[in-house]
Amino acid sequence: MIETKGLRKSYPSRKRSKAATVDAVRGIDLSVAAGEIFGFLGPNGAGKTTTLRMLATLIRPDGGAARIAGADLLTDPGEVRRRIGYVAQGGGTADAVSAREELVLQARMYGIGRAEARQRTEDAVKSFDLTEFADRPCSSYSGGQRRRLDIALGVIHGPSVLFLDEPTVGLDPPSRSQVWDEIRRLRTEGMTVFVTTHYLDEADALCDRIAIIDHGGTVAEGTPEELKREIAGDVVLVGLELGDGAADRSQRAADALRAEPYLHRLELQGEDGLRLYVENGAAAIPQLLRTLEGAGLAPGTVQLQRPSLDDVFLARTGRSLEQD
Ligand SMILES: Nc1ncnc2c1ncn2[C@@H]1O[C@H](COP(=O)(O)OP(=O)(O)OP(=O)(O)O)[C@@H](O)[C@H]1O
Repeated sequence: MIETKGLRKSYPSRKRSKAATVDAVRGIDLSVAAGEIFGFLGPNGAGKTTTLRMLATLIRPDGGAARIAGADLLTDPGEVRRRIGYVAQGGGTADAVSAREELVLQARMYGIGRAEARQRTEDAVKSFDLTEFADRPCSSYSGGQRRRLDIALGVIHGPSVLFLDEPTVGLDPPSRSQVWDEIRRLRTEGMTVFVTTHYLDEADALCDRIAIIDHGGTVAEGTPEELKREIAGDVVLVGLELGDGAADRSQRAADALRAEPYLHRLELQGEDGLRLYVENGAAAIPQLLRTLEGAGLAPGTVQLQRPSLDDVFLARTGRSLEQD
């Protein structure tokens, strides 16, 4: 549904010293399938908004190619525009008008007839849960209510692809999860959703697949599960019996486990603990328990920890996204 090849964009640098440019996007290759929620994850300034605005036909790429919903971005941007919806970071609702008025207006702007625009508005009010406040001016809405209206406006013309720029910035947790629910509902209706975010948990929980972007280029692409498994495997924490001889037991356990084929790395943790990096924790745990039992060692605790997307970002860039 979205295919890009070498998409790039530079801006003139604001530094006066040289006629330099900022390479905001340095050649992005993406492939987004129909009906998936695709996340574009990266720190501030990584190039997410620039990429999104290029795909939404709002700025022209300097180079590369893209096809969106079957239309060519560079040669036929008008057709792309008709087939997509776009919701900017801050949304675009006017304060003085109501949700109903905004929705009818937006539909009419897309050339939809008066009666059809009214019908679509009523459908959107119902499905986006706007009924309670739909006739009040937008200035009186909460952040979450405004966001839901923004998304409803973005899809009123029935696009096949929806672009959302940081849709949950500044929302409280209940409003965030309501926005996630709306996005998931759009997916069940067959829409392809392309969403930028710098929230790790959002990319992880909401998106079917993600691309991680840094300094204008993609550093990883896949499902959140694939990325986490591929980069870091799983972490298994083994706690041995405390008390006399704990250090000796840990050392014996380490010696027994070191040759196991599923083990990537092993670290002693304190006197009585082992930290194991393994390919697949769920598969490794029964095997390591057997090995330990065979060595006469009974672990007190075994804990499986999944690596986070931040581990992935860290492995690829050497930095933590959470602390960025
Ligand atoms: N109009 C512009 N003129 C000059 N530089 C720009 C312009 N727009 C973006 N940039 C620069 O391009 C780079 C990418 O910016 P972009 O807004 O795409 O990043 P982002 O990942 O969306 O970040 P954020 O989440 O903060 O919006 C940044 O270094 C930014 O300063």
